Order: sequence, then structure tokens, then C-alpha cells
Amino acid sequence: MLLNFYKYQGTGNDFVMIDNRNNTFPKNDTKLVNYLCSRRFGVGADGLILVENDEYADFKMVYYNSDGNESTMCGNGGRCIVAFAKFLGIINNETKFNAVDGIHYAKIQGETVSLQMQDINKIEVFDNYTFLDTGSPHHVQKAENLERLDVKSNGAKIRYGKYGEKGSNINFVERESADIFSVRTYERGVEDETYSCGTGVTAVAIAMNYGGETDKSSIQLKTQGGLLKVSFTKKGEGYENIFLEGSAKQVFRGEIEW
Ligand SMILES: N[C@@H](CCC[C@H](N)C(=O)O)C(=O)O
Repeated sequence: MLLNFYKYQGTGNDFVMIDNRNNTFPKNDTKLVNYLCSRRFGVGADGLILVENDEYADFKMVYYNSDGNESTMCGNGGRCIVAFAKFLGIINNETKFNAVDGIHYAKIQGETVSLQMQDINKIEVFDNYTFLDTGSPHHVQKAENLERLDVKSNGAKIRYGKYGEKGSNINFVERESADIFSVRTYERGVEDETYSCGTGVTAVAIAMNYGGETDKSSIQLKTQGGLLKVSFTKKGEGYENIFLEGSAKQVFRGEIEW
């Protein structure tokens, strides 16, 4: 059988995109999703995303990690699906779409997508790290010489050692200035470092503000795949009006046999 797909990337976090508005994709086929994401045998991607019809919003986003399992929210994937929905003619320059963590508002201008994330009310601060959920779970830990850190092995150690089977994404952050932080992320479900993680940089920006590393409410995050921006409003112990902004691009499209 031949399957039509599109490939998108948002600051180097890459996704196989499939238009599943006709409901023909076998959604429980973990092996198929894993095969499509395989960099040696398939298309190659950090994750796979389905665009589906939704009763209450412009469309629905269904996200899978490259291991083939459906997972929680993907911020870069959310930005890419907005670009894909525009390409498909489902939306124009603004949208409200449904995802696993609820409705997201987004707007697109050229190749830049600004995606509203869910409000955050719970932030846990520990001795040498902060934990928060920005749609997906994130461990945020400061690091020196970030450029030289072995993110895969250090990330895996924390992901399995501290968070067990369910796991967490692990972010390492180094402050460059009050409004610029460098971030590298180990993603669960990919079980490797990715070039950037949208929910991850969102978690880092909020954790840095909450922990007093910066008093800025608009922060630039340097990732291996490029620059992202996170802005927010602090309200009491929580955060609202959280926006993740950066580029989202179609890379290629094709069909693959399965
Ligand atoms: N790359 C994503 C995060 C995807 C979800 C994550 N791997 C998980 O399962 O928690 C992003 O851009 O947010």
C-alpha cells in the first residue's frame, strides 16, 4: 500500500505529517509509525502527526513519538501542524485547534508560527532542577559548557533513573544573558537528543523566570536547530498568555510503501 506523507521541521525538530481527515490511517499500528519515523528504513523524523477533523475546532492534532507511541503535547509539532493546515487550505492565518492537552490558539505569518500554550499553575523546584508540565513533562537543569555536554547519556540517566518507565523530557540550560538562554533537550519517546523541543524551551523559559534567573517575560532560546521565543504573563504563582514562536517549514512530500 502507498501512503502519502509530508515532512515538516520546526527549528530542526522534524515530523512526518499525514492528512487523516478521511480516517484511513491505522492509528494503533505502533510498528508502522516507528517505521515511518525510522531514519534508516523509513522517512525519518522525531515524530509523526495526524491532522484530523474536529467537532469544535478547525482541526485536531494527534501526535506520536518516533518510538511509535501516541504521546502528550508537542510544541514544535503544534507549530508545524499550523503551517500544514494552512498549506492544506484548512485555515488562513489564525486558528484554534484541538490537541491532547486542549484547545490551542495560533497565528502564522510567513514561515513564523506563534502558538499559545496552556496556562501553567504548578511548578516544582528541587535542589538542582525544576519540574513542570507544559503539555508534556519537563525536567529543567542548569549546565555549564552546554555545548560540550553529552546530552544523550546524561539525559537518559535522569529520564530512567528519576522518572522510571513513564519518563520525562530532560532539558539542560545555560544562561547567556537576561533574555537569552541556550537549551539542549533529551526527549522521551525519541530516547535521544533532538535539535529542539517546543514544550521544552517553554518549560525552560518559565523555570528561569520562576527561579529568579531572569525577570524578563519574553525570552529567546537558542537550540541546536535555531532560535525560538517564549513570552508569558506571570500571574501569582502561575503563568498565562504563554506563546511559543519560531519557524515551521515544509521540507518535502512523497509517498511511501508499507
Ligand atoms: N518535541 C516536542 C515534545 C514531544 C513530546 C515528548 N517527546 C514527550 O513524549 O513528552 C516539542 O516540541 O514539544
